[in-house]
Amino acid sequence: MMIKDQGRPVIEFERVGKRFGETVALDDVTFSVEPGTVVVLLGLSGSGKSTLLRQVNGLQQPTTGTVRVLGEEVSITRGRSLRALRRQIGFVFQNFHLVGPSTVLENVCTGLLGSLFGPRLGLAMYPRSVRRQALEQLDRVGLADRAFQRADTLSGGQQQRVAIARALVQRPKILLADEPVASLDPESSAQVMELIREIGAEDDLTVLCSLHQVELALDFADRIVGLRSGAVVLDRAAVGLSREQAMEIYGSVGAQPETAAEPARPVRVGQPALAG
Ligand SMILES: Nc1ncnc2c1ncn2[C@@H]1O[C@H](COP(=O)(O)OP(=O)(O)OP(=O)(O)O)[C@@H](O)[C@H]1O
Repeated sequence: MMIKDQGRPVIEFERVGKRFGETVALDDVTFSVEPGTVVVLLGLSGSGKSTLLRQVNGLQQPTTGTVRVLGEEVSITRGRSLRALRRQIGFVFQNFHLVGPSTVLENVCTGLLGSLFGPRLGLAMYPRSVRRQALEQLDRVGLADRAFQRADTLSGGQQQRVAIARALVQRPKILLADEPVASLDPESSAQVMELIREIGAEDDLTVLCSLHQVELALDFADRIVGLRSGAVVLDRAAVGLSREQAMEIYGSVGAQPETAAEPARPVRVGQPALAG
C-alpha cells in the first residue's frame, strides 16, 4: 500500500470519542503523530491508552471522530485495504503474546503470517526466505543464538525482544506498543525501551507507545501525550519537560494511588507509585 500523502502525519486522531455503554473510554481526543517520532501515551490504568492504540489498527472503531493512519481513514477501510494497512503496523503487548512451547524463531516467523496463505504449523512449514528474515530480526534484537530455544524458557526482557522481532519482520512503518515494559524489572525495561528507540531510528519507524512510568517516558519519548479519563491533558515535547510537570497529568490520583479506581500495580524500585 502506498502512503497517500508523504507530507502528512502518520497517525491522526481527530475528535475521537469511544464509549463502552456508559463508560467514556476516549473523550474528544485530537492529536497527530509525525513520521519517525516516538510518542508516549502516559496515563493511569483506565485512562484510555489501550483503547486509543486499538483505534490505530482498527481493532476497535471510534464512537465519534476519525482516525487516519498513513492517510487512510481506518473506520471505512475494509477487506484487502485493511489487511494491507495492518501489515504496516507492528504491535507489541505487555504480556508478549508468544507461543511458549514453540521455538523463538517460529514465533518470529508468525509475524509474517498475514502475508502468507494458509496456516503454518511448525518451523519447517515456513519458506526459507521467511526463516531468513526472522533470523535477521532476531539478530537485531540480540537473540539469534536463542533461535531454536523454546520461547517460554527466556526471561521476560528476552521474550519482549522476541515479540519486537516478530513485529519488525513484517517491515512495518508504525510500531504500536501497549505497556511493553509493565511486566519487566527496571533494568530490562530500560533495555527494551532503548531497543525500541534504536530500531525505531534505524528503520524510520513511527512509534506510539503507552507507558505509566514517567521517568521512562521522559527518557525515551520525543513527545508525551498524557491521558486522564480518556481526555488529552498534556501534549508536549519530552525535551524540557520536568518530571513534576509530567506528573501533573495524574492530578490528585497520582498523589494518592490507593484512591485510583483500580488496584495499583506493584511499585518497582526507581519508579513512581502509579498504576499502569
Ligand atoms: N471492551 C471494553 N468493554 C467495556 N469497557 C471497556 C472495554 N475496554 C476498555 N474499557 C473501559 O474503558 C476505559 C479505558 O480502558 P483502557 O484499557 O483503554 O485504559 P488503559 O489506560 O489502557 O488502562 P490499562 O493500562 O489498565 O490497560 C476503562 O474504564 C475500561 O474499563
